[in-house]
Amino acid sequence: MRKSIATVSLSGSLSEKLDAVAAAGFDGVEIFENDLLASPLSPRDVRARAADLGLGIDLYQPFRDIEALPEEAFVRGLRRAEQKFAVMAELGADLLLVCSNVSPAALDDDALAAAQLRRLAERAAEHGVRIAYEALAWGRHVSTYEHAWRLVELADHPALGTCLDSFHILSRDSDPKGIERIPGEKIFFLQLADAPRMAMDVLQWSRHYRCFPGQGGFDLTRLVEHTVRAGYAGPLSLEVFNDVFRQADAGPTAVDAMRSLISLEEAARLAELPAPAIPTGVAFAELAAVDSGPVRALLGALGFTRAGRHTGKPVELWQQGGARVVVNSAGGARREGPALTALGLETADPAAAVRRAEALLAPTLPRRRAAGDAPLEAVAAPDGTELFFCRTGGDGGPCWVDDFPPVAGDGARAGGAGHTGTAAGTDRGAAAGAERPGTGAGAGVTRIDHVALPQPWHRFDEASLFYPSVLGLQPNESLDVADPYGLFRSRAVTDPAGTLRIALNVAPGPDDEGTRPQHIALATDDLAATARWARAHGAELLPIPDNYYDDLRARYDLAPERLAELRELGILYDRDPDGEFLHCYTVTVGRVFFELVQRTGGYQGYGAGNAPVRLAAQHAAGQGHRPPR
Ligand SMILES: O=C(O)c1ccc(O)c(O)c1
Ligand SMILES: [Mg+2]
Repeated sequence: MRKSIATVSLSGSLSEKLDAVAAAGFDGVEIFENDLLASPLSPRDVRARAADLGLGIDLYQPFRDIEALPEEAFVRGLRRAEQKFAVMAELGADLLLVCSNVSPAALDDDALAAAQLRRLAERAAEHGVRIAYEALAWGRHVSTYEHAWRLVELADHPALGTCLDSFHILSRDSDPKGIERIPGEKIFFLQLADAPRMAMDVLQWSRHYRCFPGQGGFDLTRLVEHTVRAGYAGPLSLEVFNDVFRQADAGPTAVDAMRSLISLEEAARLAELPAPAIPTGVAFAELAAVDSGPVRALLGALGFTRAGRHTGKPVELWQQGGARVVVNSAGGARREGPALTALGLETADPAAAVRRAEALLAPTLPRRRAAGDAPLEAVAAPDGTELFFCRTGGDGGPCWVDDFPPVAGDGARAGGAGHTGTAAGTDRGAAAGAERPGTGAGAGVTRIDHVALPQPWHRFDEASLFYPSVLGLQPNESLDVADPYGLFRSRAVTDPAGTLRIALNVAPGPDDEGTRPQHIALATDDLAATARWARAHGAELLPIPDNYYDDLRARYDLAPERLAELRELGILYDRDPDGEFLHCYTVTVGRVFFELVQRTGGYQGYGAGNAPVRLAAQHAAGQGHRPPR
């Protein structure tokens, strides 16, 4: 379907907005009146500019507080409308959005409201303009789409139809099924916005927290399906009032917006996309560090060994069980590190994954490889993390691991890191193969359990749509986590089997972009043994305050010896009806720390209840994020 967006959804001047909208591939725009009033461009200039960019002006909005007024006030309103019709003629727009009246002067009189809407439509028709009447959720007397449609039906004028806005409909829990009772040709316009579920004043909710479809809690798919079934054939148009998007760069926001519509069309079966090739695990995590010494020392202390070195670049592969960490010591932008800059995602069909990523406007990256390297397809995630689609071994074809032959003198190693490593982590054999003489079988790490990527504050919503839509991962519930100096929002995305887990989190303010620590969580079947091994090999683990264990004893009925062991090793504990979760942390190097985790039973979470304790402990260790001055 035709795709549009309201200029209010983006930051910048009107011409910057139009450029961003066109670059993202939209067909049209809703011009928000304030954007026009604040623009040095005349309506004719705007029309020309939009035409040059291939954009239609699908709607002009909003026109307010006109219906159900005492006669004198209504006539004044009509005069205001005449001026809008003149502007619209210059703009080349023929559809005017009229919001339901919010003024205390509005009368609770449907017959009057309908008669005045009819008179407005008659005037509009004389100018070749049509009126799309929309119920604001906080309208004084008209606040539901059913009511707005009743008035349109009563007014019965060909130049009068209704505008549906998903926010107003779903924020009030109206049933969108009733849309099918409206003749499609009387639905003049459809505005789409999602929003997180919140218990707050609906006007504030609407003006500050709307987001793009798929980023909030509304079922927009169903609403679109009903609207299409009603016979609506106009644009899908995004109208998103959002405090963050208003500040963020319009270019990426417009692409995010377009991705949300493409994804919504797929969900509503209006378009077909290449199916996702859902990744099943982390093939590798790449740490960039110009001075990689501290990272390599920490990896060694955690039981990793160097499995190989790239033939053409200062890049090493470190491995333990099915956990692989690539250490990249090449310098460059964003690479002062240590920082997690790339993830290899175990993907059965990398080419299919890239086809879908391209269909959803994910920026594909030039293949970063030398002649002779195994091909690796990659896209950039919203925060810039490079995502490589990998197949680690299996079919005997070229494999990225082959680009990292063992280093002479590192010790005997049957077949190097080899192809035995799978992200599912049942391959202790690979760890044994990559052993350093005299270090035993490592610390018992089997695989990467999850990675946690703090998102720039203005990219979190985009990321929470990107991973599900582009990669086919499932978004988990959004959680709030208290930090001594702030509050995080955290949301994990996982594959259906739970073997790939990426935890996205965000702090509220723009002050700390790109500095919050990232982490890699390593799975073990025996955390106490792994922690002891790591400690004995020089790993510094994060100390946890005694108070935590006193509380733990009161909360859970843990055996005294067990509690003593947790306390001794700084292990945090969580339990739910499905199982247990034990975890502890290393100190932070650069932007990165490691977590060691043990899951038992069917525990699927991340120990979120312990996050405040961990964050406070990091602050106490001088490794927390400091508040802005
Ligand atoms: O918040 C408002 O006033 C407003 C204006 C126009 C709209 O289309 C809308 O949905 C809300
Ligand atoms: Mg609206």
